[in-house]
Amino acid sequence: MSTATIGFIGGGNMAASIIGGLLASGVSAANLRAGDPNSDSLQRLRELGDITTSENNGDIIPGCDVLVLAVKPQLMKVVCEQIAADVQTGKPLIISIAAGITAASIERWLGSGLAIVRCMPNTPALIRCGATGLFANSAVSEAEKALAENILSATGLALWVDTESDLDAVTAVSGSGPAYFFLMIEAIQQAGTELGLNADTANRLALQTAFGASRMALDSDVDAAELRRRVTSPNGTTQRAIEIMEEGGFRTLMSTALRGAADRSEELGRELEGE
Ligand SMILES: NC(=O)C1=CN([C@@H]2O[C@H](COP(=O)(O)OP(=O)(O)OC[C@H]3O[C@@H](n4cnc5c(N)ncnc54)[C@H](OP(=O)(O)O)[C@@H]3O)[C@@H](O)[C@H]2O)C=CC1
Ligand SMILES: O=C(O)[C@@H]1CCC=N1
Repeated sequence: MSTATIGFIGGGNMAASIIGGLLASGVSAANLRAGDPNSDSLQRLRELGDITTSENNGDIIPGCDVLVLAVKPQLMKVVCEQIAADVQTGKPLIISIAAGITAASIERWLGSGLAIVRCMPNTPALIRCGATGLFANSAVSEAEKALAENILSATGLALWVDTESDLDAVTAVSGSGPAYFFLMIEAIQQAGTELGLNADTANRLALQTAFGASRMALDSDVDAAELRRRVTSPNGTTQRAIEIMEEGGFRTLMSTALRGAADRSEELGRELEGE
């Protein structure tokens, strides 16, 4: 369990998910801080645990071993430039969770010589079921890599990727991924009610089925395709549904959608690097 002092710049949805996961993993609230001008966001974080918060980022940076940059990509430049002097004084390990923003851009805005880990977590971090891809710039030592991995793995799966551009694909698969599964759950719930189930029953069946399928796939020694085949009786109900999904272009749609997410990640980096 990490005993490093970890500060968050930006205390919104994703910071709350990571902080919640860290607290649930046993990290002490005394080691967690957050800066955010939005007092409602800070209040929400304090409801997770007795962490130190400030509406002024500069208050929380001195003494931090790790600084997690958790503001929207569009704000990264201005926020980095605001905190650059404090960061250069303390030289904490920087962990950015911002979609698309490259380590080179962060280094340009914060000043050179900093150890920067870029990562792409997801919101199930809150319940320690997150999935994170990580990439380290060349200034990151082995000890700092271990520290970053230790922090993110407290919130779920944490995997290093080979190249920085792989983070665009990670963003498409797992960063945005919870939203695809939530959409699928919404669609199954709606279809269930259209078939005559009451909304509560449709909800509970859809949620438990999503949970059961995911848990079974995680625990299984065969792949998802084989698990799907085991549900699909010849000429039965599943076969009819799956054929309709395949004929409707489900796989192509998913492939195009994830390509869109990855392209947007890369585009965000390019759009904002020159700002
Ligand atoms: N949400 C997700 O599922 C994921 C998000 N990310 C990344 O995480 C980052 C944050 O996203 P998310 O948590 O969804 O966004 P949120 O808008 O929920 O959180 C950002 C927070 O930063 C605050 N903020 C605004 N200006 C400053 C400032 N100058 N200093 C400090 N804080 C400031 C915002 O306040 P206010 O609301 O008043 O603007 C808000 O509370 C993004 O870069 C995103 O790409 C990565 C993985 C998954
Ligand atoms: O939608 C977004 O841009 C962020 C990054 C991944 C999930 N949410």
